[in-house]
Amino acid sequence: MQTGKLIVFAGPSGVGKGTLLRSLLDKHPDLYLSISATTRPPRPGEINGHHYYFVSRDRFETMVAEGQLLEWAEFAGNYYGTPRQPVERAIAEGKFVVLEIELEGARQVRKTFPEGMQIFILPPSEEELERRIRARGQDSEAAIARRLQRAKAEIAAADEFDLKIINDDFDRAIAALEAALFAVVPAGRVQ
Ligand SMILES: Nc1nc2c(ncn2[C@@H]2O[C@H](COP(=O)(O)OP(=O)(O)O)[C@@H](O)[C@H]2O)c(=O)[nH]1
Ligand SMILES: Nc1ncnc2c1ncn2[C@@H]1O[C@H](COP(=O)(O)OP(=O)(O)O)[C@@H](O)[C@H]1O
Repeated sequence: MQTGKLIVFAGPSGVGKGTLLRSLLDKHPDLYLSISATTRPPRPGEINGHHYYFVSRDRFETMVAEGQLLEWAEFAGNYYGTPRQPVERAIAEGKFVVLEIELEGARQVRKTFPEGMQIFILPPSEEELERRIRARGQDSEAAIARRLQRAKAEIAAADEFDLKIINDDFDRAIAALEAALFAVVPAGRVQ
């Protein structure tokens, strides 16, 4: 049986993880992006079951109690977690599975999937990170403050990761990601 790979994609809120991933998935539709469950309310334009599974705190706590999550963490006042079954199935099918998660979740996955690849996306500077979060224009002042505070702690842990990529020039960051992902197995063998 072919075995796929698990790739963890982390980095502070607003660094551009989602934008980089969307671009990578457009170019490489064979990558499988895990859809997380969260108690955060949807942002305008976010679709349940596509961007996240938006669930109540009660539902999330049941998922935790029943062992349905591969990892989970609290971030800026909300729970986030990775549904276990779809990830395990996709890996068993030989796919490259990408988890876009925060630091605590990445640490949990490092224990359960030590063979996974862990990538950390860095901003060119803290000022630019704040500019990007504000430019996105989707978070309240309080949510922005919580994200910036958390960003400092996350950036301080960047050395724990297998690979650090600075998302300054977007195309260069994409090229660095492609080199990291597809150097492992030639693109033709990814399903
Ligand atoms: N541990 C964990 N973190 C997650 C999961 N899904 C998303 N996150 C992280 O939660 C943080 C907040 O995500 P979100 O509210 O979408 O805000 P954004 O990153 O600023 O767009 C980000 O660092 C995400 O990478 C998950 O399933 N598990
Ligand atoms: N290389 C880049 N240069 C300038 N702006 C960027 C770059 N990458 C992403 N952005 C912008 O930064 C903002 C935050 O990106 P997003 O993907 O939502 O971050 P994250 O998913 O890490 O929270 C978006 O407005 C996005 O267009």
